[in-house]
Amino acid sequence: MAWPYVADDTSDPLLAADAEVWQPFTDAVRELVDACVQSDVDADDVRAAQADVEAALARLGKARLSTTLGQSGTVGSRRRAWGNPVIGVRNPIAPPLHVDSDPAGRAWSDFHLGPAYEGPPGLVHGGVVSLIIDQVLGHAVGAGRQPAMTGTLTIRYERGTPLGDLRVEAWVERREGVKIHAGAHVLGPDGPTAVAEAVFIVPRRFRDQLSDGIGAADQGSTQG
Ligand SMILES: CCCCCCCC/C=C\CCCCCCCC(=O)SCCNC(=O)CCNC(=O)[C@H](O)C(C)(C)COP(=O)(O)OP(=O)(O)OC[C@H]1O[C@@H](n2cnc3c(N)ncnc32)[C@H](O)[C@@H]1OP(=O)(O)O
Repeated sequence: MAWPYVADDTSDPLLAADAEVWQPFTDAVRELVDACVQSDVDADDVRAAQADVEAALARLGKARLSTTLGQSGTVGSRRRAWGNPVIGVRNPIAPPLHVDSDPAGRAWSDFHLGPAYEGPPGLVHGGVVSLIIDQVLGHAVGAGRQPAMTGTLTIRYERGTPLGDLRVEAWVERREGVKIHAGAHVLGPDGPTAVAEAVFIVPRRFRDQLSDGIGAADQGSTQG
């Protein structure tokens, strides 16, 4: 089927050069977020840092994209995921995760969550756990190159997920027509902390284009 995004004709070297500029900047902003929740300096330093940040904002605000990275056809599909809140090269709220996947419909990532993601004391916010599970499930489903969206996501929080080093794994369990059933879990130092079941749906608008059935290797991926 035809994938609905405009092909990105930016050359690989140009794309890499752009990523080389934005990635270190984004990493610095992520450290700024961490400092925002963890720094213990006095009020004068906070006010001085605020002025520094406002100066940076004035500089960055000189030009602005006219659409989001995800929507932009001119920016192109290869930069589409740069704004993603879990994996985005240009999104400092992304931990970020590097997600691996295989065509059999498995996806996994080892990642780290610091204090900016805290919910209960010392533990990851449940919504953040859900965010990460949803994303990595998307990669597992997308590894089969299917245009599918999360229809239902059920999470059982077995125990608190400690801040720190974690792993997430997701897998496609079975396909029933337009429905793709998948599972996932987050692993902490003492085993699974959250276990998920999900149903992904090939949206109606893509079904007419599915001439060769669900799961064929030449279909588009939901992944950025
Ligand atoms: C293909 C598009 C790709 C988009 C572009 C992606 C770019 C990606 C970029 C970067 C990487 C992203 C990485 C992934 C991120 C994680 C994934 C997300 O977070 S996705 C966002 C959250 N999800 C939504 O916003 C869905 C909102 N809901 C809908 O759009 C619709 O309700 C939808 C598509 C889920 C279903 O709508 P219908 O009209 O296509 O479905 P009907 O024809 O009524 O039903 C078909 C079958 O599915 C079942 N069904 C329908 N809705 C269901 C649901 N919500 N849960 C379970 N089953 C459902 C029905 O019972 C029916 O089953 P029976 O054939 O009768 O057996």
